[in-house]
Amino acid sequence: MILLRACARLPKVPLCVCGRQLGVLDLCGCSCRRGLKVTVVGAAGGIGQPLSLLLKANPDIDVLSVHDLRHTAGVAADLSHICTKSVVKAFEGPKKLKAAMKGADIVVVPAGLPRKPGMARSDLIGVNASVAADVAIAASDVCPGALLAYITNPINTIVPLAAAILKRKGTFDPNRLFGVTTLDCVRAKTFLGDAMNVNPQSVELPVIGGHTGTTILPIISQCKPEFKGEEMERLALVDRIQEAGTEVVKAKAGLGSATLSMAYAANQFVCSLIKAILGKSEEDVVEYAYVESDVTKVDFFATRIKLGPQGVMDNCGLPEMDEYEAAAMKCCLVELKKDIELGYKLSDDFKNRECE
Ligand SMILES: NC(=O)C1=CN([C@@H]2O[C@H](COP(=O)(O)OP(=O)(O)OC[C@H]3O[C@@H](n4cnc5c(N)ncnc54)[C@H](O)[C@@H]3O)[C@@H](O)[C@H]2O)C=CC1
Ligand SMILES: O=C([O-])CC(=O)C(=O)O
Repeated sequence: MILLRACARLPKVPLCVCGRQLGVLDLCGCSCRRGLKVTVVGAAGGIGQPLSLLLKANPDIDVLSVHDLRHTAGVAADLSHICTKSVVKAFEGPKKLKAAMKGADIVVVPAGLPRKPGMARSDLIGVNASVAADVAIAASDVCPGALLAYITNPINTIVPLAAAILKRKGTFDPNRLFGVTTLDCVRAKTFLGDAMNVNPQSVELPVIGGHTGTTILPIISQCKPEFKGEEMERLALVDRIQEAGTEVVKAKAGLGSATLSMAYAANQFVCSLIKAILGKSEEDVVEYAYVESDVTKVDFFATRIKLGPQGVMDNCGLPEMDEYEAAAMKCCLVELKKDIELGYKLSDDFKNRECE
């Protein structure tokens, strides 16, 4: 992704990102990378606003493009007063989606309906499939090389749906499409850290599968430091991690689902994508994410992945599991298969839109 081309800021500020002054039609001749552009779709929402704030603080972003159906002018004006280098650009409404995403390196999508008490994530598919489809179509048209990260629920179904659309548009790259499951990892670290009375940041454990109830599989047998609690305590921890989203939905009592912890998690994931794109990190850049893979018999599964400039560089596959976890994995695969097939089926509803 090293491109020598007109600086992203050229029309307004004729300076290359390296600081060299450019003529009006000049090309950046300094062999520095062009500006890094991140687009947030759903940026005025409960997740979108704090996520955009965290991204505005990232010194590696040059252009932060914020899109939503409404209210992005205010969000962008507010963010733009923060003294970091990125330029914030606001886009509103479905007609401006492509402009918002044009040339993006990363598109992160916290757009769509959240749950209310009593709802399952799968109840959101009716509305959210359409939102996710529009983003996939726009990505194909204006930023086919972008890393595309969906937060929109139900992740298990939304990501296969987007993949099917990208495949029909001829722009699918399995290494560039992600369902963000980072919040499950963040929660697992927190709850295990509390249970073992250690700093959650020092806890590492795999959380694999998908992003609903029993498809969220925390692999506590591989936790570091080792979890030495009783079986009942372990089962309670698994249950809490699987139901953590519902815990927040209930506590918010009709005002939505997790937003702040999700923004934290999504920022962690996007920061890793940025590190991988820029190739700055000495260490491997690793995250867990729901991606297309052949590590199980279902097409999409969240595992540990190594990230590079082109997205997934290596899928680390399945962790070791004990008997209990291996049995839970079988149930998870049955659920996931249904969710994935639904995504493929629903993708057909958007065939007309793909040709517009
Ligand atoms: N993957 C995960 O771990 C998590 C996923 N979520 C999901 O994230 C999504 C967003 O949640 P919240 O931010 O709490 O909801 P929210 O309702 O506060 O914000 C969603 C935003 O998306 C915008 N939007 C809707 N349709 C759009 C479209 N076609 N184009 C652009 N923007 C559009 C809305 O105007 C709104 O500002 C939900 O589907 C929720 O279930 C939430 C938490 C965790
Ligand atoms: O539970 C929800 O609806 C939102 C979500 O995915 C989570 O918090 O894990």
